[in-house]
This record gives sequence, structure tokens and C-alpha cells, in this order.
Amino acid sequence: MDSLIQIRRDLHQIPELGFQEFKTQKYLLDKIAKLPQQFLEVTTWETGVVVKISGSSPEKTIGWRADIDGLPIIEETGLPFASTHEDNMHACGHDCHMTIALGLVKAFAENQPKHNVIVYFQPAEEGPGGAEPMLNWLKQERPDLLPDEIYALHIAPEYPVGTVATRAGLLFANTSELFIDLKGLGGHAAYPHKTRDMTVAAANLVLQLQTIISRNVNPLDSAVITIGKLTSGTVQNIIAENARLEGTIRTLSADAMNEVKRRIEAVCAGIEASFECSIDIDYGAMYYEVNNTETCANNLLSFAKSFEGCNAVECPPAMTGEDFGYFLKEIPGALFWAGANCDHGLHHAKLSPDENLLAFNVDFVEQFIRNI
Ligand SMILES: CC(=O)N[C@@H](CCC[C@H](N)C(=O)O)C(=O)O
Repeated sequence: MDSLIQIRRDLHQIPELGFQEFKTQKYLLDKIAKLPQQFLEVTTWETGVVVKISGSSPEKTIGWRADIDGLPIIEETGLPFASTHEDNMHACGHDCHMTIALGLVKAFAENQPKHNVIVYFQPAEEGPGGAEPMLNWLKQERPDLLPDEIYALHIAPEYPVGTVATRAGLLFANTSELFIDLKGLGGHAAYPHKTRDMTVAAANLVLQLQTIISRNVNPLDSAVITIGKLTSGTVQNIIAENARLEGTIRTLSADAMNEVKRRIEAVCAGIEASFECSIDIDYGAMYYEVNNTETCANNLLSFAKSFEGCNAVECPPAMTGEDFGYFLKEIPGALFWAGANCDHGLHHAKLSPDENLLAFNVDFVEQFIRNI
């Protein structure tokens, strides 16, 4: 197999959106096919790949999950191995996640583990969500490929390489996508009184949505509403008949999510009345919170404390979302932040993780799994 860095750079060049990871899947399958096959069983599901490595005297099956999709971001790193898919980028580190998972498959293929190990290359983490349908497929059609415990990592730009940061219990938020379409009445820019201007309505709606966070959510709780995209109208001298808000909601509990949605609907009804328009709300994909199993997270942290060169951190929860939460809802396990030491954050067009994280995490996770 090529070096971890070469693999990461190859994958970085071909980011694909959720459930369109065709080149990525082929790349993964090609790399896996070049490894010793004696202990391996390779299966595909949609654009994902599942690799089972049979243990020598298995008492259980340990799962490792890596997400494989990219984001619709135009890369601005200027790197020689930048994305060749103009509109997409691995701006959330899934190129690194896949590389580490391939490194694990290689390590276990060459040196058989005691327990069975299953590595899940899962599509569509950024949306519309691959974990829940993958888990349903496993339960319904391949229960033999279900693990007893499951783990995953996510790169963390703000921590130095060698950091393993996690906590028992809630690590990542509940999420729901949010798409709001406004329909009014377009017309000539010079005759606003004969129209229902959806640019003005949408601008008001964006501001009013933020009052849900400041005025409706308990200040001792937490929630986020982010409108990441706002579109309206067609041209500079026509009043906009349509507008669309695209965003996401984050909460630390399912109850808070229900309450935020109830208020979004009330605020939208108010906008409909005040701007004489109609509004359609679509919540898109929802992800269950990432709730680390106490024993698994604590074992991971104490192993990290004993691992040479590792900076073990007990970290606070974050408002990030991860559909890995669906695995943890049903299977004991934990997710950790893996230090990636870079100036730009996740989902930034200049994200450039320190590639030293690859070798460190292959080694760390391999030893952790062998020690379970
Ligand atoms: C780790 C990470 O960045 N995950 C994404 C998950 C997105 C879920 C969904 N598309 C949404 O926006 O709600 C994140 O944005 O936290």
C-alpha cells in the first residue's frame, strides 16, 4: 500500500457528496484488494465499504467507523493535491478519517487481531445521513456484521497532533437541517406597494430566528440556529417573489430540539401574517446526539493517558453533529477528537490538517483495539 500521506492526498483530490462516493468507493476497494486477504471479508453497501477482519480467538467484535463524503465547498488551500472536483472539498477531514481506517485494515490484515474487527467506511455523514440507513441494513440483512462495541474519531483543528479528546456521555449535539421557502409576489422595483417582497421578509425572518436562541432557550441550556445560505430574487430591479433560507439547528437535548422547532414554526407564522406571504418549512435530515458510553469513553481516555506521546484531554461537549450518534444509540462505544493542528477550522475552504495525525492515529487506534 502507498504511504498514508499519499493515500490521504489521493482521496483529498476526489471529494464526493453523500451517496455519490463512487470514485472514493472504488479507490478504497482497490487499496483493500492489494492487502493480504487471508483474514478479510469485504462487503459493499450503497457507496460504502465494510471490511471484516477475523480475529484469532475472538470473544467479541470491535467496530471502527470512518465517514467518506466531502462537502460542497470550493477549495482555497492552493495545495498541489487540492480537489480536482471543482465544487467539492474534503473540508471536514473525511480524507484523513478514511486514510486512518485504511491504515487500520492494513495493520490488522498483516497482523491478525485477537478479536474480530469490522471497519465501516460510511457514506453521507454531512448529509443526508448514512449511519442510520447503514445500521438498518446491518440489522436487517447482515447482523453478522454488527459489532459489540464501536469507535470513531473526528479530526480537531484546534488541538495539536497526538491529542485524543473525548468525554463520557454527551459529546456532540442533536442536529436538524432547516430549509425555509418563502413565497410572496414579485414585480417592478419601482412599485413595492404592488408586491410582497420576499427579500425583506427573509431578512426579517433571519433576525427573528436568532431571538429563539436569545429569548426562548433557557440560558443555562444551549442551542444554535445557523442560516448558512440565503437566496432570494432574480435580478437587481425586480422585487423578489421567492426566498429560501438553508440552515441547521443544534441542541443538547431532544426536548430542546422540539421546543426550538415549535418556536421556528410560530415565528414563520408571524412572518406569513406580517408580510402576507406563504412559508414552507422542511427539516431535512436529523442526527441523533453523539452520546459516548461511559465505560468505553473512560477506557479510551485511560488508554490515551498511558499511550506514549498522547495528549489525553477530557473535553466539553460541542454543538457539532455526527450521524455516528445513531450507532452509539444502539451499540456501546465512543467517538474522540483527534488533534489536527491547523489554522483553519472544520468546513473552511482553507482547512489543511497536519498530516502527522495519520500515522499517530493509526498506531493509537490499532493499539487501543488490540488492548480491548
Ligand atoms: C462533524 C460535522 O461537521 N458534522 C456536520 C453534520 C451535519 C449534519 C447536517 N447536515 C446538518 O447540517 O444539520 C456538522 O455540520 O456538524
